[in-house]
Amino acid sequence: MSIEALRAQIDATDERILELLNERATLAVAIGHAKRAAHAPGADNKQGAEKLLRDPERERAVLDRLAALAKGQFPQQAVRAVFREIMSGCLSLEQPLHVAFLGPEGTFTQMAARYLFGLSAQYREAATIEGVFDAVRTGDAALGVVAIENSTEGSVTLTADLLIEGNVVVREELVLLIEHALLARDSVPFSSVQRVYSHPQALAQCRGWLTKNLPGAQLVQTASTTAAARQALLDTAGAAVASPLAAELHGLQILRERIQDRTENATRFVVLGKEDAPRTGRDRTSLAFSVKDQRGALRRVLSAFEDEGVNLSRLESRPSQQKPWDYVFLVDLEGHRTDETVQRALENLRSSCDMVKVLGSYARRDPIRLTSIP
Ligand SMILES: C=C(O[C@@H]1C=C(C(=O)O)C=C[C@H]1O)C(=O)O
Repeated sequence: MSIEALRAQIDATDERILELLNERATLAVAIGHAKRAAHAPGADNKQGAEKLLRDPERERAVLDRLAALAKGQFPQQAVRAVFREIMSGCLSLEQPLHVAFLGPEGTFTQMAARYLFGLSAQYREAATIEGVFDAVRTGDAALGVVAIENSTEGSVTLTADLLIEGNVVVREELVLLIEHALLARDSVPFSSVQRVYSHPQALAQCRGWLTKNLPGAQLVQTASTTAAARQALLDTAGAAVASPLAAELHGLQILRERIQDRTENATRFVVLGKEDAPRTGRDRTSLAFSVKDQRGALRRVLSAFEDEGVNLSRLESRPSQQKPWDYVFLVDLEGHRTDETVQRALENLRSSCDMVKVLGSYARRDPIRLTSIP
């Protein structure tokens, strides 16, 4: 068949897809109406609408079901990406979803936000982690996306501290397997790189590689990997550590790929909201607590979890910000705060702690490797 004839068939197929998309959008709007009717008041602000209309668990089930069905020619990963956007578009018909993220554009946090909410959400770029918390607290955005920990570098301490302060809780998580690349202007060969720009976390994640391969280079910290890419554009002897995506966005060339010290370099992001998520049966709960100044207090706290068979996936301590050498412990546990075992463990915890704060319960997610912008 000729190219023209095949293209005519593609055009006809696209029109059918479009028709089906409209059919789907009508159904999604009808579901939106039904949800509003079932919960009369409260859906008139950004937070209320998000809580009422958006259903991340249903969205995940839709994606998983279709990915499992995808046995045809069309790539399975692309099925997810396409349907992510279809659902993002359907949801935006009812009420635009306002999402704050730690900017600037092109950072891994933006990639995480886009992966979760698609291109039809309304994004608000915040310059600082506090800015993301503020946007959610004031209701400017229904949700906010920030990084909370990295598998190589550990905790993003500011996120942890702001969560402990309260007002905003964790509603979802996303673990991205992150690859760093060395990027430079077109005319800059690897041998002439004298400065390497990046965010301190990214530089730290590539420390071994940089020491070995660019021992003489000066490491220059920037506010973000995007700021690093912009610096590299201006420097004829400079390079940036950033995502391969940043190369595309900024017109840089990739000098070296996968330069992070560990092949499994993962960053965990959290979605902040005013309320946490309902129980799904495969949940995680984040907690903060400070133990009484007594011998064995921390051990008693840990046995409170063990006695109930509650698994801990993270335990770390932070200075309390109240008095020197006083600590707040941060714990992630498997289970939802409404699970009986978790509730009993929390009750026991309260008797050995000065403070116990639930930072949110949310669905556990498997790590995801992003190869291109979703
Ligand atoms: C249509 C619904 O509402 C929203 C849109 C969805 C979709 O487009 O498939 C899925 C979940 C919700 O975020 C629904 O809950 O089924």
